[in-house]
Amino acid sequence: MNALEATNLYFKRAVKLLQLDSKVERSLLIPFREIKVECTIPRDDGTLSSYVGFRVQHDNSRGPMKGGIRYHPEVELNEVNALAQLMTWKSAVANIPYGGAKGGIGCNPRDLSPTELERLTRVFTQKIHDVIGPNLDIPAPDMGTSAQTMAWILDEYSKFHGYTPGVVTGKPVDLGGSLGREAATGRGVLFATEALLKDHNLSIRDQSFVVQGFGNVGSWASKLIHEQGGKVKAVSDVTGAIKNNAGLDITALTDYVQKTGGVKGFQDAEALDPAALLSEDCDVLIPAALGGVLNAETAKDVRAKFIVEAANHPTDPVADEILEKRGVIILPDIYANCGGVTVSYFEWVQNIQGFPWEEEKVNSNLKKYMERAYTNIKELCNTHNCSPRMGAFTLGVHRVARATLLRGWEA
Ligand SMILES: NC(=O)C1=CN([C@@H]2O[C@H](COP(=O)(O)OP(=O)(O)OC[C@H]3O[C@@H](n4cnc5c(N)ncnc54)[C@H](O)[C@@H]3O)[C@@H](O)[C@H]2O)C=CC1
Ligand SMILES: O=C(O)CCC(=O)C(=O)O
Repeated sequence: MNALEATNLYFKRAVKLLQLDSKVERSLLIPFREIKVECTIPRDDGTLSSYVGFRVQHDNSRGPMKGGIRYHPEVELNEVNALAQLMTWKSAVANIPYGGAKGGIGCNPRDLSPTELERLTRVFTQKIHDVIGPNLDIPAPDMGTSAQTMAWILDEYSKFHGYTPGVVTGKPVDLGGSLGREAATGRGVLFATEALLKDHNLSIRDQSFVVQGFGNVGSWASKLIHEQGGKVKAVSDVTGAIKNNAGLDITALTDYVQKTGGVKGFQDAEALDPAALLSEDCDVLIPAALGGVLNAETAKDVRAKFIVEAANHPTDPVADEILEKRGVIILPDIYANCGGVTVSYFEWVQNIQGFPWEEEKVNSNLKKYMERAYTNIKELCNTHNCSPRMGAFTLGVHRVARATLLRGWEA
């Protein structure tokens, strides 16, 4: 089952639990707009390369559409559609006034120089500038993109529309970015994990963690968990996997990754087969890289008691069922990683008001939003006697359906 089929399946289950009518179901299933563009750039050696870029805008009934832009070789329309739909439910779970969108370019950013990445980003922006904007659709970073990517989008967009900091979030603080946005998704993962553990009379301090992915989300989640006394035993990235049963020194590892570009070869740890990472013995497993990594094949070997989905759709529905039957508790992506889009919302608010916030205000508001969403999901789990994933889906779908119905159907 691909990512879109999986997302549609959870959506349809939520529709059934909520007893929504078929008109609403159909309207919410079909994306608002799908864009596919060709992006050709001169390479540094003078040759030309062409890439395909996508932006899928799923729904705007609760506000402007919102979601990241991913640069990865496996970016394709079906997955972008799934990710855009997940953004709609995620924004609603966080109760922020946005719809959902997602975009990406099928490329390997590790094979492109900074100047080539800049050219590619500018060409992509030229092709989509008239369908994005602070009241329309607001991109942000995702896998393979960064604050610098957002700065190039902002600059290119501003050539057409005048200086508009609110067109993107996750941009550099010097260009109107929010303090705390870079760490926000990882910090949200920490707050979500704290809420989950508290519910089970546990705390970060008593638990061991394994993290897949050591980019923006995985490294910040690891660092913040480490600072709270949690033991991060193993991590992986595209270069390899490492472990130290006594706990990795995340500060030293972060410095090492900044210098070398990956976790492979870190001195204070032993090398681990990346394929074995998900079945490492630990209390909490945090997938923070690609989608679909927990599947029929890998789920049966998972030894963690809890899974916190920092990545988008890391667990396919077959794995979801296997893990649920085994009593593994999963905090779903549309809640666990909603800290990023929540602080993106705070950034947009600061841009609209022209009034920056202190970092403390950003982080304390993020905590409030994460705790509120956890409580709201629990209420729906109790009402529908369902898993946290279906609690989150019913919460998100219910809020979006209500907004859709209130706006009416007159053309
Ligand atoms: N950046 C953000 O604010 C948000 C990101 N996410 C999701 O979190 C996940 C990670 O995103 P970022 O950290 O932003 O991306 P990133 O590009 O900063 O980092 C991705 C990490 O995954 C690693 N990776 C790639 N392929 C791998 C593999 N096969 N095995 C192990 N590791 C691998 C990379 O080496 C890198 O360490 C994605 O699923 C993304 O959609 C979700 C919400 C917000
Ligand atoms: O910060 C944002 O607007 C979106 C982040 C994102 O792409 C995600 O939550 O998957």
